Amino acid sequence: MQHVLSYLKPYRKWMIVAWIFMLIELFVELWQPLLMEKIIDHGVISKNLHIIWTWGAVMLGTSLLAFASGIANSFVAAHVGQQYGFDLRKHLFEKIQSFSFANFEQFSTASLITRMTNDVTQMQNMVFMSLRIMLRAPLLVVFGVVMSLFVHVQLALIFVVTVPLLLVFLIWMMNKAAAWFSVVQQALDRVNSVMRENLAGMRLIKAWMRGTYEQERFTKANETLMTRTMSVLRLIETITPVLLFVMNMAIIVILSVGRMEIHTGSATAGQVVAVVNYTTRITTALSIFTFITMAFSRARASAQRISDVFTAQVDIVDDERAHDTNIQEGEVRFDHVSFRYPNSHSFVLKDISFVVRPHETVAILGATGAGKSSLLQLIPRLYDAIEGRVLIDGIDVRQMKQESLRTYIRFVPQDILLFSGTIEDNIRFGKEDASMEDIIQAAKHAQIHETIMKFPKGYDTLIGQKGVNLSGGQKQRLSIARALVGTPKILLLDDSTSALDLKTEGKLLQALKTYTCTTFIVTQKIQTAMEADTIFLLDDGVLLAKGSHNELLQTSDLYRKMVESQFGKKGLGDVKTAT
Ligand SMILES: Nc1ncnc2c1ncn2[C@@H]1O[C@H](COP(=O)(O)OP(=O)(O)OP(=O)(O)O)[C@@H](O)[C@H]1O
Repeated sequence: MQHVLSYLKPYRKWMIVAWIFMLIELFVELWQPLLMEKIIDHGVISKNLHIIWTWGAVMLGTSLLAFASGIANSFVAAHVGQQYGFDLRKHLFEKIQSFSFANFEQFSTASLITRMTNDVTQMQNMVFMSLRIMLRAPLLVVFGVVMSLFVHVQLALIFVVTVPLLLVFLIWMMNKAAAWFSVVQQALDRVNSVMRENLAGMRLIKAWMRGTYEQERFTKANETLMTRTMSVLRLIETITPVLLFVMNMAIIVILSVGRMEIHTGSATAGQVVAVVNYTTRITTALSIFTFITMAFSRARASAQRISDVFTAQVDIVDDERAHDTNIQEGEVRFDHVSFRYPNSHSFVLKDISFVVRPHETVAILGATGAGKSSLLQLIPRLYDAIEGRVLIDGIDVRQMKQESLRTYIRFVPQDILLFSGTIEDNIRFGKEDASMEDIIQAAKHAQIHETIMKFPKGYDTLIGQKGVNLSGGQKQRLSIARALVGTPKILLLDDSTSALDLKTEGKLLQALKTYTCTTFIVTQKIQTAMEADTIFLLDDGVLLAKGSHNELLQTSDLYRKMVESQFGKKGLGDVKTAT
């Protein structure tokens, strides 16, 4: 909670202003019963109109002052609450940007979205309430009791028993509700997660007619959210009746004792009215505790969830000694590299060593799950090797600043992601200051320029969400153009040409040869691999063999089997490149 509240520091002055307005309101509220006592005892009972008019005017004036202070307090509280929410969201977003892939596996996307929206809103509400009523209500209770003791000790003694008991009850409820609210937030995460998956996979769901199943999945998550929320609300809703019952009993006691006291002359009617008035004000303040309990309990659960994000250890950070590096050549060396994912115990890459000379092209072949993508991800340091070193131009990637390392490496992942915007925007994503010529050049090399020119708006064509208006092959080529626009030193293509026909792919591979960069191509196609200078054969995380196509035909049974499976036995001798 403390860390999350530290973002209030810049607004301390405004908070004090809000509290000053709140104190004015509180002062008036506490003074009103005393004025009432005066008007009844010295005005109404004594039939003194002057007193009634004078103190009536004072009551009206102070009420107007309280009214104006209330509005000013609300205004400032809303301002601080909104600014605080803005800052919290901004810092959360920045923290999430610094997350490594391992961190993203720790928090689901849906949960991060809930934390950045719903949880921040809960904190925002709590700040608003703390400036508006959260402090006013307890102060009103405490000073209400003190003032009624001041008016008439015997009449007010009932509070000395009831109010502490009620406070203990409220604090107990608050603690209980906080734990329950954190369970409610988890259920909300689940609803968000089901919704997110459903919307992202809508095409698949429709094509596979899984609508009913999805409906059931959502209903289940939604029901859990509802029942958990109902349970916590039921708990909270017991507060007000308990409060009202106890305080109404207190009023009955005050009226009975008051009647006797007036009879014996040890209390005036004005004093009894004033103490009853304090009782109703204290009851209102205590019933506000229901909302405060709810807001505070929710905020406590939300603060914890936000704090978990802020305190998450980012495992891939720049070392203190890391320096900016210009990758000049693009030599990539793996030195006895072993790797497993942070959430797993089994190694997916085992003792891999190789050197890829600058400007060489390497094709990585292997069965699915062999570790091809994992190997690529170690080069731009999306993950760190558990054992061994990854070196570029002889420097360990952990000694380079991530920003400078990634400036020179272009990674085209297996799952293509395009952003909403124009085609030009999407290609420019690779290099913000790229000229139109650079963009067209990259598109030509990626074999997508002609397709783009066929669209009525050419490079200004708007890409729908995630590129829905493009074919799989078009999306792949566009994402390759995005990688080429920055003239990379190391290019990593993770099965990024799988949807291309052999002819287009051949042209693309030829165009890539004009780039002076080291290229890694993960592929399932022998035809593609044959275009590379070297082929790496990965099997179950082990670099089983490496060499040219002809060398591997001689040395690797597995490679021969792969060639056979794609071209037949006869094709072993006369496989030709596509170009
Ligand atoms: N984020 C992850 N967390 C844990 N294990 C993972 C993760 N990503 C991949 N793996 C596991 O690592 C192994 C290698 O996966 P990788 O994606 O590198 O294989 P691949 O050769 O690229 O497969 P494909 O050709 O199907 O893309 C697999 O067993 C996979 O289950």
